[in-house]
Order: sequence, then C-alpha cells, then structure tokens
Amino acid sequence: MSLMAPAAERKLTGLVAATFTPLTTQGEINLKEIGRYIDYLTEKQGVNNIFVNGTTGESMSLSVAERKILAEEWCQKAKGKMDQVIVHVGCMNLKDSQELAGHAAQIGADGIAVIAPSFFKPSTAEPLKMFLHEVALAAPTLPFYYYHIPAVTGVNVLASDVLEGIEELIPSFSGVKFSGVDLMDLGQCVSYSQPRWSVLYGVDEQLLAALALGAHGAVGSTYNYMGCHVNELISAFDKGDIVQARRIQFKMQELLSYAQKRGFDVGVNKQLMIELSGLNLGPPRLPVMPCPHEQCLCIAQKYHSIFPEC
Ligand SMILES: CC(=O)N[C@@H]([C@@H](O)[C@H](O)[C@H](O)CO)[C@@H](O)CC(=O)C(=O)O
Repeated sequence: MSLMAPAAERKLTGLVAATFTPLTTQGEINLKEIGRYIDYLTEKQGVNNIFVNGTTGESMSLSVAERKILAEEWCQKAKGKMDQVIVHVGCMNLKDSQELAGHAAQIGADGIAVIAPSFFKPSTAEPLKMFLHEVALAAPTLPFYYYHIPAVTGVNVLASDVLEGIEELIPSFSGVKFSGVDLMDLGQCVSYSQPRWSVLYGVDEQLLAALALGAHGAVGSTYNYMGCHVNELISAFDKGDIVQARRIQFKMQELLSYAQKRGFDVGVNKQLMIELSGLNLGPPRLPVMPCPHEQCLCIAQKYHSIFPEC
C-alpha cells in the first residue's frame, strides 16, 4: 500500500471480499488467522480488497474494543498485499460509530463504511444523512461509503435519496455499498454517482444485473470462496461476452439456491468458507448458531460439482 496513491485518489473497483471474523473455539477473536486469510484471498481467489467488520464479519455481535483490535490487525496484515481495506464502523449509536471512524483513520484504513442504525430507525433520508455526516466528521479525510442493506436493517429509505446532495454534506463521500434488490434504486445511484465514487453491489446472486446497470464493483461474502470464478464473470462482462458472464452467474445462483433451501445464514456461510478454504475461522458468535458439519458438507460438495478448482 505504501507506494500507492492515497485511497482518496484510488477509485474502488472490482471484487471486495466481506470477511468473516476468525474466532477461537472458545469464541474469542483469533488474530492469528488473519495473515493466512489475506494470503488465501490474494493467492487463491485473486481478491485484492476487503471489507472488514461488516455483516459477514458479525460486527454487531462484537464489542467496540474487539472491532478496533480486528481492524488494526486486518490493516497491518494487508499492508503490501491488499489494494484497499474498508473498515465498517457503523454501530447502533453515534458515539461508538464516531469512535470507530476516528480509530480507522489512525490505523491507516483505506476507507470507512457506515450502515444505518436499526434499533431507532431513521424513517426518511434526512436523519440518516445527518447521522452519516456526524460519523464522517470523525474521520474527515477517509473515503466514506454508505452501507445500504435494507433487508437486514429494516431501514427502507432509498439509497438514491441518501445520495442526493450528500457530496455537499460529506466531502469525503466516495460511494455506496448497495446490498439491496431494488435495481431501479441501484440504477439511480449509478446515474447520480460522481466520477470518483464507487457503487459496489452486494447481492452476489444477481451481480450481473448490477454490472449491466453500471456498478463499479462488488462487495460480498461469497467472494471469499468464489472470487476466482466471479473475477471471470467480471472479465467476460467487460469483454462483452455476456453468454459466458451469464453462465457463471447461473452457476452461482445454482449453488446459492441450493444453500438457501437448506438454510443459509452467516453461520452456514462461515462453515462453508472453512470447508472450502481450510482456514481456521472458528464458530460464529451467538445468536448466530454454528452450522452442523453434515449440513455444510453437502453445500461444499455441491460447490465442487458446479465449479472447477480455481
Ligand atoms: C445479507 C448478506 O449477508 N449479504 C451479503 C451477501 O454477500 C450475501 O451473503 C450473498 O449475496 C449470498 O446471499 C453481503 O451483502 C454482506 C456484506 O457485504 C457484509 O458482510 O457486509
């Protein structure tokens, strides 16, 4: 990272893996596995950007202290290996979010992302933008991404309404991580997007539709273990080979629909990553339940029957 231009000048594109949080079998954060995890992503999956402490990383089940230690370790170990490390700093309250944003700036993160608080939910774009603005003030020079994931937060404010005029409120605003299925809203975000912003799509099973609408990249959990295949999807799309791009997207859909019919949550997803990568990531944290080994094994077998080795 040291020889590169500052993150504020580097538009975030391509694949971004939303990382799982390594835990020990006792449920404590396991920093020892982070270096191996980064090597696995870069060497095996061809994924050079990470989004840490997000939904996949179970950030809402981690303490602020744990999130700081984890963010620090991800940034440390990513140096010289990853292009960008985006740290998700959103919390249920403003103070903790500001504290994490300020910390991310100190540890050399390449950007921060903030989810809508979802206990006291903003019901319109205005209070949500005010909240985002206050968090951004704690790290004013760091690229700032709004994290839109309405199915999880229950905050049903259009992302395009959040983006409107936000460049005046948050000068560091750099884009949106759009984990929603409303493609009209996504299209409006892309069409409003300023040249240096990135619209990053977060519903892996329909990435191709988002690329067709002009998304600049993608953040997702499945890029941890399907990154090499999805990189092929993106290059096929960039070359205009829509048939090949569609073929790969359909394979992803076949796997994910198989997994969803068997109950697919962060716990199952984490166990699948363990099976496929050999990394020692440990269990999820309550209330997410660990996944029984057999349940995950059949999804891993399905993966191997659909996708060739990377
Ligand atoms: C609800 C959820 O977890 N969505 C995932 C997707 O990558 C999702 O796992 C994938 O599309 C499979 O359904 C991401 O959008 C989440 C994400 O990027 C994050 O961990 O912050």
